[in-house]
Amino acid sequence: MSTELKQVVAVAIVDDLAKPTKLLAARRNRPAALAGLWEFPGGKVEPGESEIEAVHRELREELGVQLRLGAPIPGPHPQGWQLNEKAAMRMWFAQIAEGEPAPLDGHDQLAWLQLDDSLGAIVPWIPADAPIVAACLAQARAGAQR
Ligand SMILES: Nc1nc2c([nH]c(=O)n2[C@H]2C[C@H](O)[C@@H](COP(=O)(O)OP(=O)(O)OP(=O)(O)O)O2)c(=O)[nH]1
Repeated sequence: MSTELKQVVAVAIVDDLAKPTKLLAARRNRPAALAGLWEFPGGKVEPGESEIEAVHRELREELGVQLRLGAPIPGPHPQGWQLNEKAAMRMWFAQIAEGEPAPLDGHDQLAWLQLDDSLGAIVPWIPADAPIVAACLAQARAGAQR
Protein backbone atom coordinates (compact mmCIF):
# COMPACT_ATOMS: atom_id res chain seq x y z
CA MET A 1 0.00 0.00 0.00
CA SER A 2 1.33 3.41 -0.92
CA THR A 3 1.70 5.93 1.87
CA GLU A 4 1.97 8.77 -0.60
CA LEU A 5 -0.34 11.72 -0.15
CA LYS A 6 -2.16 13.50 -2.96
CA GLN A 7 0.30 16.12 -4.23
CA VAL A 8 -0.86 19.74 -4.29
CA VAL A 9 1.39 22.55 -5.57
CA ALA A 10 0.98 26.25 -4.84
CA VAL A 11 2.79 29.56 -4.93
CA ALA A 12 3.48 32.47 -2.64
CA ILE A 13 3.26 35.21 -5.27
CA VAL A 14 5.21 38.26 -4.18
CA ASP A 15 5.50 41.70 -5.75
CA ASP A 16 9.25 41.38 -6.29
CA LEU A 17 11.35 38.24 -5.74
CA ALA A 18 14.42 40.39 -5.12
CA LYS A 19 12.73 42.51 -2.45
CA PRO A 20 9.35 41.07 -1.48
CA THR A 21 7.00 43.39 0.38
CA LYS A 22 3.56 42.01 -0.57
CA LEU A 23 1.95 38.60 -1.06
CA LEU A 24 -1.01 37.76 -3.30
CA ALA A 25 -3.63 35.71 -1.43
CA ALA A 26 -6.80 34.26 -2.94
CA ARG A 27 -10.21 33.61 -1.37
CA ARG A 28 -11.75 30.24 -2.27
CA ASN A 29 -15.29 30.09 -3.59
CA ARG A 30 -15.60 26.27 -3.27
CA PRO A 31 -16.19 23.72 -1.83
CA ALA A 32 -18.59 24.95 0.87
CA ALA A 33 -16.25 23.80 3.65
CA LEU A 34 -13.43 26.04 2.35
CA ALA A 35 -15.40 28.86 0.69
CA GLY A 36 -14.50 32.24 2.20
CA LEU A 37 -11.10 31.06 3.43
CA TRP A 38 -7.87 32.42 1.95
CA GLU A 39 -5.10 30.35 0.43
CA PHE A 40 -2.05 30.22 -1.80
CA PRO A 41 -3.26 29.75 -5.40
CA GLY A 42 -2.47 26.32 -6.83
CA GLY A 43 -4.02 22.88 -7.08
CA LYS A 44 -3.52 19.18 -7.55
CA VAL A 45 -0.85 17.70 -9.79
CA GLU A 46 -2.51 15.70 -12.57
CA PRO A 47 -1.31 12.26 -13.68
CA GLY A 48 1.63 12.51 -16.10
CA GLU A 49 2.38 16.09 -15.13
CA SER A 50 5.45 17.34 -13.27
CA GLU A 51 4.98 19.52 -10.20
CA ILE A 52 6.45 22.50 -12.04
CA GLU A 53 4.14 21.97 -15.04
CA ALA A 54 1.20 21.72 -12.65
CA VAL A 55 1.95 24.96 -10.85
CA HIS A 56 2.22 26.88 -14.14
CA ARG A 57 -1.03 25.31 -15.44
CA GLU A 58 -2.94 25.99 -12.23
CA LEU A 59 -1.93 29.65 -12.15
CA ARG A 60 -2.81 30.11 -15.81
CA GLU A 61 -6.25 28.56 -15.19
CA GLU A 62 -6.99 30.15 -11.82
CA LEU A 63 -5.56 33.66 -12.15
CA GLY A 64 -4.63 34.01 -15.84
CA VAL A 65 -0.96 34.71 -15.16
CA GLN A 66 2.43 33.38 -16.19
CA LEU A 67 4.92 33.00 -13.39
CA ARG A 68 8.60 33.28 -12.73
CA LEU A 69 9.33 30.82 -9.94
CA GLY A 70 11.60 31.77 -7.08
CA ALA A 71 12.95 29.76 -4.18
CA PRO A 72 11.10 26.69 -2.91
CA ILE A 73 9.52 27.01 0.55
CA PRO A 74 10.45 23.65 2.03
CA GLY A 75 8.17 22.01 4.56
CA PRO A 76 8.76 19.30 7.16
CA HIS A 77 7.14 16.50 5.12
CA PRO A 78 8.89 14.74 2.21
CA GLN A 79 6.06 16.02 0.01
CA GLY A 80 6.24 19.55 1.39
CA TRP A 81 3.57 20.68 3.83
CA GLN A 82 1.00 18.16 5.01
CA LEU A 83 -2.49 19.71 4.74
CA ASN A 84 -4.64 16.89 6.07
CA GLU A 85 -4.66 13.08 6.15
CA LYS A 86 -4.89 12.94 2.34
CA ALA A 87 -2.80 15.75 0.84
CA ALA A 88 0.51 17.56 1.03
CA MET A 89 1.49 20.78 -0.70
CA ARG A 90 4.76 21.79 -2.36
CA MET A 91 5.39 25.55 -2.32
CA TRP A 92 7.53 28.10 -4.16
CA PHE A 93 7.86 31.84 -4.16
CA ALA A 94 6.88 33.33 -7.50
CA GLN A 95 6.55 36.64 -9.27
CA ILE A 96 4.09 37.47 -12.05
CA ALA A 97 5.93 37.49 -15.38
CA GLU A 98 2.90 38.18 -17.56
CA GLY A 99 -0.79 38.98 -17.07
CA GLU A 100 -2.96 40.81 -14.59
CA PRO A 101 -4.18 38.42 -11.86
CA ALA A 102 -7.95 37.92 -11.81
CA PRO A 103 -10.11 35.39 -9.90
CA LEU A 104 -11.02 33.37 -13.02
CA ASP A 105 -11.67 29.98 -11.47
CA GLY A 106 -11.87 28.76 -7.88
CA HIS A 107 -11.68 32.15 -6.15
CA ASP A 108 -13.93 35.17 -5.71
CA GLN A 109 -11.39 37.66 -4.42
CA LEU A 110 -7.65 38.37 -4.56
CA ALA A 111 -5.67 40.61 -2.23
CA TRP A 112 -2.12 41.88 -2.00
CA LEU A 113 -1.22 41.52 1.69
CA GLN A 114 1.71 43.19 3.42
CA LEU A 115 4.50 40.73 4.20
CA ASP A 116 4.69 41.68 7.86
CA ASP A 117 3.55 40.31 11.21
CA SER A 118 -0.09 40.98 10.30
CA LEU A 119 0.03 38.38 7.50
CA GLY A 120 -1.39 35.43 9.44
CA ALA A 121 -4.31 37.37 10.92
CA ILE A 122 -5.35 39.95 8.32
CA VAL A 123 -7.51 37.38 6.46
CA PRO A 124 -8.92 34.00 7.55
CA TRP A 125 -6.46 31.53 6.00
CA ILE A 126 -7.27 27.84 5.58
CA PRO A 127 -6.16 26.60 9.04
CA ALA A 128 -3.69 24.10 7.51
CA ASP A 129 -1.86 27.05 5.92
CA ALA A 130 -0.87 28.67 9.25
CA PRO A 131 2.64 27.17 9.43
CA ILE A 132 3.18 27.88 5.73
CA VAL A 133 2.22 31.53 6.16
CA ALA A 134 4.73 31.79 9.02
CA ALA A 135 7.48 30.10 6.98
CA CYS A 136 6.72 32.30 4.05
CA LEU A 137 7.15 35.42 6.13
CA ALA A 138 10.37 34.22 7.75
CA GLN A 139 11.84 33.10 4.44
CA ALA A 140 10.78 36.25 2.57
CA ARG A 141 12.82 38.27 5.05
CA ALA A 142 15.86 36.24 4.03
CA GLY A 143 15.04 36.48 0.30
CA ALA A 144 12.67 34.81 -2.14
CA GLN A 145 15.03 34.30 -5.05
CA ARG A 146 16.14 30.92 -6.27
N1 LIG B 1 -4.37 25.56 -3.65
C1 LIG B 1 -4.35 25.40 -2.34
N2 LIG B 1 -4.96 24.33 -1.75
C2 LIG B 1 -4.91 24.23 -0.40
C3 LIG B 1 -4.24 25.19 0.40
N3 LIG B 1 -4.36 24.83 1.70
C4 LIG B 1 -5.07 23.68 1.73
O1 LIG B 1 -5.39 23.02 2.73
N4 LIG B 1 -5.41 23.32 0.44
C5 LIG B 1 -6.20 22.13 0.09
C6 LIG B 1 -7.56 22.46 -0.40
C7 LIG B 1 -7.88 21.31 -1.31
O2 LIG B 1 -8.36 20.25 -0.52
C8 LIG B 1 -6.51 20.92 -1.87
C9 LIG B 1 -6.22 21.58 -3.20
O3 LIG B 1 -7.20 21.27 -4.05
P1 LIG B 1 -7.79 22.28 -5.15
O4 LIG B 1 -9.26 22.17 -5.08
O5 LIG B 1 -7.19 23.66 -5.02
O6 LIG B 1 -7.20 21.58 -6.43
P2 LIG B 1 -7.62 21.72 -7.95
O7 LIG B 1 -7.53 23.17 -8.36
O8 LIG B 1 -6.78 20.73 -8.68
O9 LIG B 1 -9.16 21.37 -7.92
P3 LIG B 1 -10.07 20.20 -8.45
O10 LIG B 1 -9.73 20.04 -9.90
O11 LIG B 1 -9.78 18.99 -7.61
O12 LIG B 1 -11.44 20.78 -8.20
O13 LIG B 1 -5.56 21.40 -0.92
C10 LIG B 1 -3.62 26.30 -0.23
O14 LIG B 1 -3.05 27.20 0.40
N5 LIG B 1 -3.69 26.36 -1.59
